[in-house]
Amino acid sequence: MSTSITIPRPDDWHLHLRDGAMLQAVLPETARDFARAIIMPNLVPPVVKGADAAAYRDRILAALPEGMAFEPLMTLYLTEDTDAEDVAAAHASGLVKAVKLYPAGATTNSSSGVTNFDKVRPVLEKMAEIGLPLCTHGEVTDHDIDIFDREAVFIDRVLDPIRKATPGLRVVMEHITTANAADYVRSQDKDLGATITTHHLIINRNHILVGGIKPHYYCLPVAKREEHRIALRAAATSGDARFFLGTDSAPHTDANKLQPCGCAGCFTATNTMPLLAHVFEEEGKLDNLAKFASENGPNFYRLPVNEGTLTLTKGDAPTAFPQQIDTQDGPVTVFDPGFPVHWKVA
Ligand SMILES: NC(=O)N[C@@H](CC(=O)O)C(=O)O
Ligand SMILES: [Zn+2]
Ligand SMILES: [Zn+2]
Repeated sequence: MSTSITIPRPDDWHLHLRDGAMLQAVLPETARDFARAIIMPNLVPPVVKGADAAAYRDRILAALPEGMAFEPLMTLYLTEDTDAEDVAAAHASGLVKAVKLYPAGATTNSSSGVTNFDKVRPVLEKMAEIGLPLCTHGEVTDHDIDIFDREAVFIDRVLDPIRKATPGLRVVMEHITTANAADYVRSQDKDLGATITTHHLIINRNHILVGGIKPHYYCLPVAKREEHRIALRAAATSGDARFFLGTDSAPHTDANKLQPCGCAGCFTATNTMPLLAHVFEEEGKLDNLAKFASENGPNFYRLPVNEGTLTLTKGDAPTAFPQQIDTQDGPVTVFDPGFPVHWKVA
């Protein structure tokens, strides 16, 4: 018995493509299934100015294999020195679709992020005026806050005050991992959306820690308790327009993951769509997969839904996904859901 589902071609509203050899290796993994993606700016050095984003966009398009179509939607990395006029010009030209807020030190390559939020007020006010969304890595970095509480505390101490002080600012809470975040989104107006990753619909913190430490399940924000995973599944599969797919596919070489101090990030670009079909079917919500992966995101970003389609089919045999992809920097392990998945992209 086999089943199939056809949806408008999906987009990824939170993606790490890196640069150089890594970009070359991971870009086809996304471009194969996705029409567009919001490209994270946390390179070393970060993508801060409009000119940096234009140059990075050119490098991405140059790395795209012949015959593949893909549109990178560029973002700027917000620093305390970001110039509001440069942001406005990059938005007006159509180049930049969002600005990314990293609290300094919160995650991979975030050392140029924001410590004093008062310093970025002029930029946030300009963004509210021109309707340019702010994407947030929503975790505080205070040493006295437990890592499992850092998202919930960010909402109370940083996000809610910023939104109250900046009426009209459109915000995407990126890669939410808690019921607290999903509830906060639902309690607010349409100027607030949230992305949810594939892996946070599949793993909880036990997957990382029980039976030995599993570095390939370690990402930030770190996966939380099972009750939070259940809440994220409810939000993602609900069809609610404020929740949409951002895979946060974040490639690191195995050499960098399998360390005494290993990098944070799960690489899910290769198998995200089949995994999502599995999750949505399990929840009895396959009909809402198109909303989550293809419609809610463009609607929030005020872009058209893609005209092409993607078909997923379910077969009798489990799909064999590659365990790793090769890069010139070394292998990158593909996220393993830990159960057989029968869906594949047709
Ligand atoms: N999610 C992660 O664990 N890592 C991301 C950064 C981020 O999105 O926080 C990365 O760039 O590797
Ligand atoms: Zn992040
Ligand atoms: Zn990310």
